[in-house]
Amino acid sequence: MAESSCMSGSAYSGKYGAELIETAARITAPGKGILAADESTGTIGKRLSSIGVPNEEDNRRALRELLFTAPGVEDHISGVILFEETLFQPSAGGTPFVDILKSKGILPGIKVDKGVVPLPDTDGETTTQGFDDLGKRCAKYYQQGARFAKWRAVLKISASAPSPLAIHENAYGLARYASICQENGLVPIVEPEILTDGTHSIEVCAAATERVLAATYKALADHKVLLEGTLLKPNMVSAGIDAKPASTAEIAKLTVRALQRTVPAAVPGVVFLSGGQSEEDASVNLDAMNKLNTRRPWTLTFSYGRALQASALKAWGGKPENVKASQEALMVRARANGAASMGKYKVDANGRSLGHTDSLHEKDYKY
Ligand SMILES: O=P(O)(O)OC[C@H]1O[C@](O)(COP(=O)(O)O)[C@@H](O)[C@@H]1O
Repeated sequence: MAESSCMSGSAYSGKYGAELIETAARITAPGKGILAADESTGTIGKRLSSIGVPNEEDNRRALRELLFTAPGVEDHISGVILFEETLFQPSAGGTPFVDILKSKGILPGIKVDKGVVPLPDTDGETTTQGFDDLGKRCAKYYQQGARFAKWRAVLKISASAPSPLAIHENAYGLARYASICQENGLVPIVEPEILTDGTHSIEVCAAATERVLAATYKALADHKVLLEGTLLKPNMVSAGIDAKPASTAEIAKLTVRALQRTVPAAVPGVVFLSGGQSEEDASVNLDAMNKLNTRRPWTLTFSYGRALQASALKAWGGKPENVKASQEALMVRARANGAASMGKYKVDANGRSLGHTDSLHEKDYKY
């Protein structure tokens, strides 16, 4: 593969450089973003139990199938993050999900972390596990059709957190993961999520986000990760869930400012997590960032789980006769986020457009 000019000077020595850059560009195509459907078996169990559906393989398959086959989903979704079960699973009709996605021009991605474990002697801080056999697993996932990966590091804000230890440990974990992915042809989504739990102000979240991102990019540089072949999946900067909420304008301004201060222009895209915001807030806040009159060298788009799926899940309720209504609910959010990723979401004078304003926050959201 021809070496791209973006790669000269980079220490990345793997064989996938040009492909990684192309994959990242496809994911961040204008007006598109990522559907995060990679809930681990425990997390999807919580989602299914909220609609009274047992956490069984056929039900997980039915939910994922309705999402991936929603008519027109490919107009706004460029990539779907899958849990390992789904990457190797066929639809009810026997077609592998990977083939269904590929036939729509959607790139399959894979969650490769194995959840978090506590860091002893911290205020409940964690590190992410999953390094054993990671290279072998990435090679197998690539073989199966995955072209990007996700690893979620979880940080929190308290009087002593995020601690220097948690910041360091999670930054170097993300960087090591990113390096292993790139050796195996997968674009790493680097996800250092700072939870919204707490009573802190938006300024405190901004400062913590800047510290975490600065450490993350130092670690990625130390690991010689090809930044042009990565994506960042951060939290938006906001006040703690138990504090006075910040305005959309503040969230947009402080989030973009945190990125400007820490994320190199070589990174092609920032794909935000929704982090328990309502579906509508996740769209409105993304839209506001893209409407700011400021320097923005990266694409700002979405990689939402709850904020794309919540109303679709409710509309489905586990009943085959509701599949169409559920797919329509998904498309409402997919269209909204596609528009927001270009700063073209139409909101009213109150900054609102559609319903879907229920908070999706879960306390201390880990696994
Ligand atoms: O806890 P799990 O099962 O790993 O899931 C974490 C979820 O968080 C995400 O990283 C972000 O999801 P949200 O947009 O709902 O915050 C998803 O990709 C993933 O499904």
